[in-house]
Formats: sequence, structure tokens, C-alpha cells
Amino acid sequence: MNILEIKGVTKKYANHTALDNVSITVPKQCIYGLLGPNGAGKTSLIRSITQIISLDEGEIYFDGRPLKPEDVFRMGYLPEERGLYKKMKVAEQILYLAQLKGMSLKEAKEKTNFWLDRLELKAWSKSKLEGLSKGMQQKVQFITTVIHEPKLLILDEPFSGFDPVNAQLIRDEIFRLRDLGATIILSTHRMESVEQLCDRIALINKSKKVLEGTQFDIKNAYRNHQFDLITEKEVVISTTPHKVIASTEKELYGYKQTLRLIDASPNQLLEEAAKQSTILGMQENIPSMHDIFIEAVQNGNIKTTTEQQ
Ligand SMILES: Nc1ncnc2c1ncn2[C@@H]1O[C@H](COP(=O)(O)OP(=O)(O)OP(=O)(O)O)[C@@H](O)[C@H]1O
Repeated sequence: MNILEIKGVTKKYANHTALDNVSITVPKQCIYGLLGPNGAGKTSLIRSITQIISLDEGEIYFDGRPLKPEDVFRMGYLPEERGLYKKMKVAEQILYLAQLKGMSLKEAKEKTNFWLDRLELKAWSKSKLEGLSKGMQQKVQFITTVIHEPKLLILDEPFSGFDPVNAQLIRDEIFRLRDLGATIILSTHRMESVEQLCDRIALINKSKKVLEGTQFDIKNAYRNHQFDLITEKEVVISTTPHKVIASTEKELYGYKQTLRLIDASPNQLLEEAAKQSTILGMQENIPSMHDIFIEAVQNGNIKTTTEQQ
């Protein structure tokens, strides 16, 4: 079952088409990475989902039926430009925003206490927001996004401003909320966060969706038969067709070279190397999301995933 189905969405501003016939499907209870270079159209897509902007064409389905204005109460949106009341006290502010999202005062109080405790902000609950560090303010904003237990969470650069310990705390919360049933759309330029968190990914480039699928399928599509070979003695590969990516280097425990096989199997490479030396290791270099982003956006190399075939 899908929480969100975006079908052929087009959004035009005065003289720019920010989204051009974009279709995306977000299954329930997944962490979905929305990626793309600056100006690609990600924020426009998020604003279409949260109904901040209207569409020129296309449809959005939420939880199996056309998106309705009141669905915003079932969403939590953490925008990239944070906006809280600097002069208001932390707990008061969370309580106020929770009630705006439809919670009763009693429920809002309970959840405010729960979250302040959980994100280690209890001691600051009566302080004005402006007295908190940037990271602490970020935590308060995160609480205001999740407090009403939305079915769909949209997080735009949720880790910016956090030190590594707090970034881990937020990552753990994202996993926990997913496990409790929420779906999370994560828009970020930090590819290591995408690697760690995202089950599925869509890549938007120049207003169009160019890639969509599971992280596994996308990586599989971009595998390029590249292997690190580590041998005890120096070996020369001559009969297995290949291209040298990194020539042989002496390492602490052996000799390492990186090759791209051309119409040859890894076993063929192993056999040839094994005739000359003990093999200490051989490993495929699976492209990282960073590599795939560069390949798709900069080099225009768009691969089809098995799902799309
Ligand atoms: N209100 C607006 N009026 C006119 N053009 C706009 C407006 N909002 C966005 N745009 C343009 O639409 C394009 C897509 O912008 P959008 O903010 O959706 O990109 P983005 O992928 O979120 O980028 P970034 O990663 O830099 O945040 C950009 O060229 C931007 O200048």
C-alpha cells in the first residue's frame, strides 16, 4: 500500500517550469530519499504535497485517495528554513504548535513532556528559544514536526546544524518513527545519510524525475564490474580482459590493484591471479550514492532499474 502517489505533476512559475510531469510512488512505512541538485525542483514537489503551492497539472493521492486540505494534519513538515518564535518559551511553543495541529491540551502536554525528555531538552523547557544553541533549537523544531504523530513526515535537511551525537539521536528517532508506522520523505544533499537511512530514492534533475527505485536496485543498475584485487606477490593480469582503474600499489600486507572487467567474470580474474600469487582479498567496488548522483546529474548517465524494466 502507498501513502503517496504523485501522478504527472507539473508546476510552472512565471518563466520557469519547476516540475515537469513528475510521477513518484511512496510506499507506506519507508524512508524515501528525495534527491537532486540545487534548483532541481525538490522543494516545489514538497510544497505541492503539503499544499503550500497549487499544481498546474497532475494529481496527488494520499493514503489511497485524492489529497484533501485537511490531510496536512496527518503530515509533519520540517522545512529547510526553520521558523520558530524566538521570544517564546520552549515548552509553551511546542504546546501551542501541537494544538494548532489538532491535539487537545492534555494530549499536547503529555507529548511535550515525552519529547522534551526524549531529546534531552527537559532542563530548557522554560527557557526562551533564543537562549538555546542552534542544535537545541533544531531539536525543538523536530519535536514540533513529529508531536502530532503524522503518518507522513517530510524532512528537509534534518541534520543540518547537528553535531555527530545529536545527528545520530535524530537518525535513531527517524528509524523509530518508521518502525512505529510513519513514512518519511527525506530531502538532503548528504549522501552518507541517504546511504544509511533510505529504503527508496527518487532523483530529480532539471524539473524531471530521472531515477526511482530501491537503493539496492539503483546501486545494482550502476554496478560497473570494478574490483579491488589484493595479492601477496605482485601479479600481472594479461589474459582477463580489463581496464586498469588504479595500478598496482604496495600496501602493508600485499599488493592492491583496481580493475574494471570487460566481458570477463570475477572468477576468471581470480583464476589468473591465483596462478601467480596467494589471493589476500578481492572485493567488488559497488558505487556509492555520491558516485551515482555525480554520474546521473553531471554525466547524464541514467540507468534503468529492474523495477522500471
Ligand atoms: N516562488 C517561485 N517563483 C519563481 N521561481 C521559483 C519559485 N520557487 C522556486 N522557483 C524556481 O524553481 C526552481 C526549483 O526550485 P526548488 O526550490 O523547487 O529547487 P530545489 O530542488 O528545492 O533546490 P535546493 O536544493 O537548492 O533547495 C528553481 O529554479 C527556482 O528558482
